[in-house]
Amino acid sequence: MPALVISDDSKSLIKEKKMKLMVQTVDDTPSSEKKDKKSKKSKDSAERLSKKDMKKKRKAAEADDHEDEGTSDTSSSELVDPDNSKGKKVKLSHGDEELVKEEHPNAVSKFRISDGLREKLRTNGIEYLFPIQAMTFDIVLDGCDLVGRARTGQGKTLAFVLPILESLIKGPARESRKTGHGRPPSVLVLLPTRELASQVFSDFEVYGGAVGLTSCCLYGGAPYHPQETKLRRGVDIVVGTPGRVKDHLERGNIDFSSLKFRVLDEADEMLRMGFVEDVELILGKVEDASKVQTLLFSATLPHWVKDISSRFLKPQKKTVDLVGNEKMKASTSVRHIVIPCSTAARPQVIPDIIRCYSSGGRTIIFTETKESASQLSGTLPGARALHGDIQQSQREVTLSGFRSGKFMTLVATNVAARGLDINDVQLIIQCEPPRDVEAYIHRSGRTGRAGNTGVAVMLYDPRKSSISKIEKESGVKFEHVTAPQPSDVAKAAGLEAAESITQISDSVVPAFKLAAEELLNSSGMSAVELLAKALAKASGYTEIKSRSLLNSLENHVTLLLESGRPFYTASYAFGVLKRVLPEEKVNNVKGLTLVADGNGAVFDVPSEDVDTFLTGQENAADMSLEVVKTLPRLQERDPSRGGRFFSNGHGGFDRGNGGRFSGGRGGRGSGFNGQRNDRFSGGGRGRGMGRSNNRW
Ligand SMILES: Nc1ncnc2c1ncn2[C@@H]1O[C@H](COP(=O)(O)OP(=O)(O)OP(=O)(O)O)[C@@H](O)[C@H]1O
Repeated sequence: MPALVISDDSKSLIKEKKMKLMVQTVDDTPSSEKKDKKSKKSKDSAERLSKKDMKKKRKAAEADDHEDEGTSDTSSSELVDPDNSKGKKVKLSHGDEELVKEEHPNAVSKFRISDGLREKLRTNGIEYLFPIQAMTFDIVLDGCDLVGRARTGQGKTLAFVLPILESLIKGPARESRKTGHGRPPSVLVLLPTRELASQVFSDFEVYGGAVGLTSCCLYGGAPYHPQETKLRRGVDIVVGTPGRVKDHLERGNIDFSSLKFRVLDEADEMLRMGFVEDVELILGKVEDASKVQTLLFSATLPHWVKDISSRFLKPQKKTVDLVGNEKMKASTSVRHIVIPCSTAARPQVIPDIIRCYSSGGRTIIFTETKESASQLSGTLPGARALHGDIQQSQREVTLSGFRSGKFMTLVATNVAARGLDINDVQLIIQCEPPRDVEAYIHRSGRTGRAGNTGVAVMLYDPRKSSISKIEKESGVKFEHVTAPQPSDVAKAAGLEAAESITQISDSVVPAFKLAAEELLNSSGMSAVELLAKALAKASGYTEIKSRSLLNSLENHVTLLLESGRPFYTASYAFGVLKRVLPEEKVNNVKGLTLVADGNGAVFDVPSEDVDTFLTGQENAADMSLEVVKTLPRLQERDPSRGGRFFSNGHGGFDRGNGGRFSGGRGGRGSGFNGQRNDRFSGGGRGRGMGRSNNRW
């Protein structure tokens, strides 16, 4: 398979305008060295291929690239259409047309992938490479260091697994790699969390195992002995978290002197978590760094990571960046929604959000702290918690139960934010805006993977948190909706119950008919009304509460206060209310927030107080109060201005009647995903994780 050549001369970005795809060669080589290098160039295997080949490859990726146009769903479904099966019509000699299936431009058969590996890919339903894999395969196989970036769920794992394995079995690393009992590893892959290490390890087990290579997984919280035994017997690939890998190094259990590959997956997170020193120490254990290939992957590469990468990667490293300068950094196959909701209302609102937006699939809820993850999972039926304070063995049981569908809602801290690839996660709920945009991108990226669609809902308290920063930095255009109204949820439940009733066998009718007739005759209600009650009962409803638009509080109503002149502060609005209403009623007001144009304020009051407020306005000529049907644009807290408020710039809220009419299930019934269900989990390391670890 011809390699994709990216000339070192093309120091600047090679832009594919149409693809909006960025392939970048970062060449830090000093210019004096460059001249020498130029003469060597023809010998370099990476450079051996013609420009035509390169063009062809990039066209292939273009055909696949679902980043095109930023948000297009059609293109994302093209990405995963397993056989791109439209095919091509050809004219037969007798004039008829026949549909001839064209091979996918990135079909596995077009790459230098050995039979054993190809067969394994086929059995796992992988027939062609995704763009990040196609764009980087030859670069890695031909021996270059690489920085790879693609949005979440785009297949970055196989982008390094496949060329590394190929290099070890047939490529450049084959000759010099150590074999036999007690061999030192040829590959080291470092990841920030135990769960992720386990996941990547199982990819190496599956694909490496198919070509006779062995792997082991090293992470904290698990006993040392089995890990030591495996290392002593000899392995080809070591996957692990930096802390435990370092511990094994210090105990003299691993010898990294013969490494051929070092991979930093989710590199930015690993470095952010305070692993820089561990990572540096580990990477420094190779005998001759010039003989080792280093690969760095993530969906987010803040600038400071790029700086750090130049310490670990060779100056001639290549960069394949499928996000580049595009505005949208988060997944384009995910619906990004924000809902105003107070902390107190979360336990009531979240089940309704799940009902409306999860399409019956799995949901992951992210909280900021371990404590709130435990608390919330306790209040949600059938939910389990996953965070750093839970024992490793239990974390593994929990994640495996979630993967296999034993329970459908996982409440997690950021320990589950990165890299986890779990089949059929349809909905992500973030209980509040995360501290940084990277967390938003990775958390929301647990859905909408491999071209499937998904929904990411972020709850926020307009008085306390700002979503504008995340919106600006991620490039996401949030849909602003209010929490689903219990009446809407009940209607949806009623339709489901009605459908299930039609499926009940006629044979049960005689047994219940007498009771039904008696009820109809004695109740004084119509058959429809009685049936409605029966449907309510069948779907678990005995009453339907109202929910305020502002804070999503049950049995509260949102009111809009105006006084004909601007409100500069919330206390001014309180002052206006206190002039005409009893103080104890004003004290019950919840979440008072100024509206964006500054001409009013919205707040919630208990349903039983609404009349008092509406009649109270009659005591003052210059004020008006009304129940709002649609939440107006709000001023948002601006943390950078010491808590002052500013307009959040979106155009009001839609009624959150849920995702029954949108989102939908994934477009691709991934054969491979299905196989990953029973993977076990690993976890974040107990020490050295910096500030963030205390929280998650
Ligand atoms: N070529 C392919 N064909 C079909 N499915 C694939 C292909 N490559 C990867 N996948 C599947 O796509 C899913 C996402 O892959 P992966 O977990 O590697 O994404 P990622 O880019 O690393 O995401 P994240 O940034 O969230 O870590 C996995 O279920 C994987 O099996």
